[in-house]
Amino acid sequence: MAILITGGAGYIGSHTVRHFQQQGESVVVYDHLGQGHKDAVSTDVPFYAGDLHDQAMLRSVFGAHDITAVIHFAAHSLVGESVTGPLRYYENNLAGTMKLLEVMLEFDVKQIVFSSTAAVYGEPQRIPIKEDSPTNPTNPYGETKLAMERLLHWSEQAYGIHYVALRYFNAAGADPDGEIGEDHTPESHLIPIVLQTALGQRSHVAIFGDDYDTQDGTCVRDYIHVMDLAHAHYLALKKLETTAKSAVYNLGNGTGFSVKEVIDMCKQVTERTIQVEQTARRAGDPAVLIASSAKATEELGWIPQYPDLKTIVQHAWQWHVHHPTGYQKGKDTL
Ligand SMILES: NC(=O)c1ccc[n+]([C@@H]2O[C@H](COP(=O)([O-])OP(=O)(O)OC[C@H]3O[C@@H](n4cnc5c(N)ncnc54)[C@H](O)[C@@H]3O)[C@@H](O)[C@H]2O)c1
Ligand SMILES: O=c1ccn([C@@H]2O[C@H](COP(=O)(O)OP(=O)(O)O[C@H]3O[C@H](CO)[C@H](O)[C@H](O)[C@H]3O)[C@@H](O)[C@H]2O)c(=O)[nH]1
Repeated sequence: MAILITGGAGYIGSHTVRHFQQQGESVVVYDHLGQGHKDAVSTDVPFYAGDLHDQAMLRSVFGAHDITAVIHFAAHSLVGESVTGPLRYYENNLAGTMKLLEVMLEFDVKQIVFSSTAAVYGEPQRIPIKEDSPTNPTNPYGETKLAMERLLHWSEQAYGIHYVALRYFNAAGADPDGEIGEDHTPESHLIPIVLQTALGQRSHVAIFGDDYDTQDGTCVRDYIHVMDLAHAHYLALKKLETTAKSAVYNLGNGTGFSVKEVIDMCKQVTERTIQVEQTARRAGDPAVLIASSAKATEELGWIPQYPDLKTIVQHAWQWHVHHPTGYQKGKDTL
């Protein structure tokens, strides 16, 4: 018996694989490595370099490992890219999930925990954001994730598939052990970009807009440690196993930090100079996204272990300092 982890070679997926192993669970990783890294997955975990659309390969994996549940991370997740290429996003995120669900049904697997996002809310009407807030995505990426949630809702009615949708806010940090971390190509996330600048790999950090209605004019986000996200997946799966009850949960710390505050924290942690440049707003960025995760705390017993931004940045910095080229030795492009 094993749990299938799609996208398990990616950033959040690889941390979750590690966490599940530490909890004594058997896991199998399925990832086409379009973005992830095989070296992010321990060699004692069965690994398949397959695409969600390849149902023959999915079937062989389900058949070989007696899969009992799926944790589904595999998706494209860059907001800007989704605006210019919506078809690619619907094809991978929504159609890819349909292919996966079909194979799950063939093998009578009826439990799935999957990565949703704060992007399903769009521009929030109230802060902190609760799960019953209106969902009005402002980009195709968020739309595909909302469509995946709806697909699962209807799949529960029709086929009895039970699901937990975890709406992460901004994943950040790295495993405190320092062995795995964040390595996207190209990198678009704020904290790794700031730390790469501290390392001298970039000349400066571009601050996307300083005219938002926030305390210092820059966007405010709720940064959540990747290991706390990993543990939430574990708790969500345990809850599904015991209650067979579908649910949606926000995952954040409930505290917002502006882009400038994040950069200041990175300066404090790294003790390096970090040049910044003020640029125009990035399309589709809401001013403030802060989660209420009270529901996850009450129903899953989820309490973040690393809630403070300093620890999150310290763990990310430890990864970047010791792996300046990420997983790829000799990588020279960022
Ligand atoms: N990083 C964040 O802050 C954040 C926030 C909210 C939600 N999410 C969601 O969490 C999930 C993981 O995010 P991440 O930052 O770890 O991303 P990531 O890109 O590092 O990981 C995704 C993994 O899925 C794989 N993949 C993508 N499409 C695939 C396919 N068709 N078949 C097989 N493998 C495929 C990629 O190779 C990659 O390893 C994504 O679904 C993302 O939308 C991320
Ligand atoms: O070089 C940069 C990069 C980012 N930012 C700003 O920093 C903040 C955080 O940006 P990220 O790109 O790190 O994260 P996002 O908030 O855009 O997106 C993240 O959280 C979203 C949910 O809120 C989605 O799920 C998405 O997949 C995930 O990457 C934003 O205000 C962004 O404009 C900059 O100013 N400069």
